[in-house]
Amino acid sequence: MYYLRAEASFDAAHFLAHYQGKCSNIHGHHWIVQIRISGSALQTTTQERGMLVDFSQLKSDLKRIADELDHTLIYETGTLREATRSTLAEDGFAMTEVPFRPTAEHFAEYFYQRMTACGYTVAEATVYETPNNCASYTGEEQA
Ligand SMILES: Nc1nc2c(c(=O)[nH]1)N=C([C@H](O)[C@H](O)COP(=O)(O)OP(=O)(O)OP(=O)(O)O)CN2
Repeated sequence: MYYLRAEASFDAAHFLAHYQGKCSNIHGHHWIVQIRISGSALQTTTQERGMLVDFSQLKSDLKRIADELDHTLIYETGTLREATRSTLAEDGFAMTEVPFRPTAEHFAEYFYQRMTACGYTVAEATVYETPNNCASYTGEEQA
């Protein structure tokens, strides 16, 4: 089995609604996303011969997903009043609504699923919220 790793990052603001503590306030992070994919068959065509997938392709797919979140305010559905949301939008602020609490755990699952949807066999997705705090997701536990 072969494993490849790639990394991307994005800068974004978020807040944790109903959190008792400073993270309930809007604050920013330099989020780092690491993905590990697996496969057993290397390519045989000229350009990609000997590669599971070209690193440049893997990096660009991961970056494209991370870029969707870059320099936006990420908020969970239902945690901003409509008046707040529309005022921010009218004032030109970029926002990303997500259907989950925007924790490192949920973003690890998010990147796992988005990269899986790109066709990769994802072994693990890890998201760093700070240099010392990260969460990883490896898929549903098999019964
Ligand atoms: N398991 C999780 N715990 C927390 C998450 C999370 O995503 N998963 N997120 C937060 C907050 O977003 C917070 O910004 C990060 O936590 P914290 O370590 O408190 O942040 P700091 O690095 O700013 O902490 P200091 O040690 O005060 O510098 C909270 N928990």
